[in-house]
Amino acid sequence: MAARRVVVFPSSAELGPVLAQLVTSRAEKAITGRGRFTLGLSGGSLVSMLSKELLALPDPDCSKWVVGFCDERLVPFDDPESTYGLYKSHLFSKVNIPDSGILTINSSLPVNECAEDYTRKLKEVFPDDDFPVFDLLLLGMGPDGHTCSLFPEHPLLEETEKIVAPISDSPKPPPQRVTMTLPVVNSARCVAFVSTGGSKAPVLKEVLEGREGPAFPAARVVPTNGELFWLVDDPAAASLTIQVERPGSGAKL
Ligand SMILES: O=C(O)[C@H](O)[C@@H](O)[C@H](O)[C@H](O)COP(=O)(O)O
Repeated sequence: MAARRVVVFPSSAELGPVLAQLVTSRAEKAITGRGRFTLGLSGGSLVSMLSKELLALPDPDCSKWVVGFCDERLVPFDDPESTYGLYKSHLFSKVNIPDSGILTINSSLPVNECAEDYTRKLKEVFPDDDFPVFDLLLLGMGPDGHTCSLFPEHPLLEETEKIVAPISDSPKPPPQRVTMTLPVVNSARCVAFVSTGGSKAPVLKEVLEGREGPAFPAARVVPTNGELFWLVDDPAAASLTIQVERPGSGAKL
């Protein structure tokens, strides 16, 4: 495991451009080395931040990107809760990611079949890997410590074989979702959490500094061979006592 880097910015306005720099630098490295860039996306506030920052780049070229979802809500794509639907309107419709490079769930399937179908799609894209090795996964964390659709004390946290798992009792609505499992998340070359706002301060401290009781799902994200970044703002970092990085503007990760 590479060292975990906790990088703190005054606000999301300063964090955003550095997130875009991280994405483009890992994309460039992946495309140079392997001819494509595999990226896993999450929902929540990341959708608008990432879309805004990527579209602010002078000439984003996403023609060699393959994009999947770290988790997805089982709702039709035109439902406002659909993570794919949000990315489509905010980002995919405005950049040149080929349609064949966007790995969507089939939202018309029942949840178990949907997870199997999405597993097949990932296996096609990563035929040589037991667990898909994404170049970069972008994750969020809920105030309960969940990440992807991996919720505290849920049996899915112990999954060791599946690539994608169905969940039909998500404590956060909508209840039916599919999610990457921890073995996939921890196989990535680089994982970056983006977490902002004061509501995250108590849980961020317990995730990064430890707690009594079972580790939160977000704390179980420890890539085996990959990099791990926590990109946070001052309000989210308010309770931390560990050493953090505070880069100036224009920082490169
Ligand atoms: O599927 C979901 O319900 C959301 O995508 C969720 O998992 C989100 O990623 C976190 O709650 C962090 O969200 P924020 O970054 O908006 O706080």
